[in-house]
Amino acid sequence: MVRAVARFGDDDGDEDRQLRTDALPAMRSARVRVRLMVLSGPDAGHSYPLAPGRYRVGADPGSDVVIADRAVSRSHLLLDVREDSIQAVDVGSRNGSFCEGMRFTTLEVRAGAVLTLGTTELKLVPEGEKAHALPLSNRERFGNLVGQSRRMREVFTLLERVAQGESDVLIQGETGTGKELCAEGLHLHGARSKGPFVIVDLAGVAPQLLESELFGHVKGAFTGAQADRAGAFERAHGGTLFLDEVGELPLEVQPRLLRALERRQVKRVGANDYRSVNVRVVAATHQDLEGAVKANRFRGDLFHRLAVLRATLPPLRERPEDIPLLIDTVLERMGKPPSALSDQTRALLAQYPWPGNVRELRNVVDRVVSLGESALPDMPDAPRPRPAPSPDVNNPEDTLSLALELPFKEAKERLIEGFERDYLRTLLERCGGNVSKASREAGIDRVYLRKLLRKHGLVSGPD
Ligand SMILES: Nc1ncnc2c1ncn2[C@@H]1O[C@H](COP(=O)(O)OP(=O)(O)OP(=O)(O)O)[C@@H](O)[C@H]1O
Repeated sequence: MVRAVARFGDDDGDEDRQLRTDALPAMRSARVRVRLMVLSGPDAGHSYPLAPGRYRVGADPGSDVVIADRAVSRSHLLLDVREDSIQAVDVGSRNGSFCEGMRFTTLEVRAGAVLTLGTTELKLVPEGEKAHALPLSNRERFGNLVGQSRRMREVFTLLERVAQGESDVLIQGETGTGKELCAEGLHLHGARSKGPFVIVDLAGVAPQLLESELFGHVKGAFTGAQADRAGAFERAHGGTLFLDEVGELPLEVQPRLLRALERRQVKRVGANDYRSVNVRVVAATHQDLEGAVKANRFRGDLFHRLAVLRATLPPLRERPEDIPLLIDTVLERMGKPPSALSDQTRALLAQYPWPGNVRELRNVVDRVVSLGESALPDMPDAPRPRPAPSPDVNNPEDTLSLALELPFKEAKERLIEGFERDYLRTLLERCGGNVSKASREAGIDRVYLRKLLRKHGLVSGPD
């Protein structure tokens, strides 16, 4: 029998595995439409192009996709790749096959789904889509950033690689997702870890002082400049400069930052000469910077210069698996044992959508630990469905039967929407309608809180 080997090019650096094509139906010569990426386990990083056809996945060396994972059966899974769908069938494996936490025997797999076999995670990526093709890091912490979800382990893989380089980095993510910790982690894991780590919160500096803060000034350059002062770039020499809220930088200062990034030279305000600096810049924003570029609020050339490398931190609501570890981490940082929070409280906390992300979670844990669990009534008891239906939503059975009438995704969204609205209404009432106070109390960014309040019709008017 002739054994043909198919090899498909891939320029993302992942190892493309040779796929045995003996005994394959003729269909396999068709155009490749999907790629099987091995995200974790002993074969992490391998990738298999799958044309329509049937593929045996297992530890048996004769399988089409060989997985050398001791928890994977010799004959574990059959993948039936068709023109318009993919079916996965567990062929009597010892440890089972799972998709997003659910065990299955036969499953219509959607593109992008992750299948778990033993300790191995497999992702089916549509052809041409290289997103999320990163193997998963084994770590649960990067610097002080912790996480065990797949999303965070993807981020850790990226950060491990990025930390080794010298290029500037842009970190994006909603408020409270850990952008500052991420920048600190890049510094600690990189070659500059012995140098300084300097933070400038660009949203917190008065616009007229921004240039001086970044580039320094000479004595007498402006009223109050009583002595020469080095700016953040000079102070970060040999280390890392973290520019937080870079989206807030006024347009008139942006060309000077661009120049500093391109030439690695800065001029103190009031000085004539430039000084060279050796700095790695890590910038962060919770804004949609591409949108700001389109709206002419942020220079496109500066954006491209900053975003040489980009990392995006996922919001906490998209990785609830991280909540238990984050709670333990917060407690540990407070010097409290895990038992400081009851299982019941933890279960409640695990249900929240956390619009203020990890910062909000930290604040809530702090409040509950300091004030006792009686502080929890400030938070809703349970998510409720929307719109208010006739059954008693306080009765878990009614809530569940309502939810069961809907597809899972829709039911979950409606429960979360209902919770969000009730939480915000109560919060606003408690703060006498003062949005700034409400934002502080809940640990939610004020602009984001306004957006949420407007979404639920609880305030009106512009931003
Ligand atoms: N993954 C994480 N692991 C541990 N702690 C975290 C994590 N993410 C955030 N935190 C904690 O949450 C708080 C907010 O984090 P951080 O300041 O890094 O967020 P941020 O994204 O920079 O927020 P902002 O956009 O508002 O500046 C900090 O107390 C930080 O220690």
